[in-house]
Amino acid sequence: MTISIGNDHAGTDYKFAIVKYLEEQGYTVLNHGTDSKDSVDYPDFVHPVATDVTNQKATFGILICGSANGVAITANKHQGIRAGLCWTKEIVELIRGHNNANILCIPSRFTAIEQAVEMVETFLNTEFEGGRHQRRVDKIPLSC
Ligand SMILES: O=C(CO)[C@H](O)[C@H](O)[C@H](O)COP(=O)(O)O
Repeated sequence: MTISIGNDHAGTDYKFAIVKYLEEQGYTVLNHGTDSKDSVDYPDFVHPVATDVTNQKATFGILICGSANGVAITANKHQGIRAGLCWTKEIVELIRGHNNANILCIPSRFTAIEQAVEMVETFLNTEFEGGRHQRRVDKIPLSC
């Protein structure tokens, strides 16, 4: 399974810890950067990840910035993307189980790095529940 990952300067350390975990678990990782801590603009690192997921080049995406709001707002502009902002394992279980999220957004300035890796593990190991939730997810697309 391929995972696409991107981050701004606030998420670089977290990205490297997550990539290390993913590669240890045998995932193929598409790292779109940034790999430095120099100030950058998060949309530049979100669009490639969202495009990978939309084009099925990656099964899931992971995005990290300071609050995760910027990356989530940007990713959800892409058709077919369901990006969830999570700061606890329980919320991660819900965005996968209820919302069939395909991108996990992590707030680096509001979570511990170990917690971030645990959220990634939960994200990748929680199945979508379907049923009533599928009916709701099907109503999300706004044709405009
Ligand atoms: O988009 C954001 C705010 O919701 C992210 O948290 C960014 O990482 C943050 O805005 C970056 O702030 P900085 O002062 O330029 O480091």
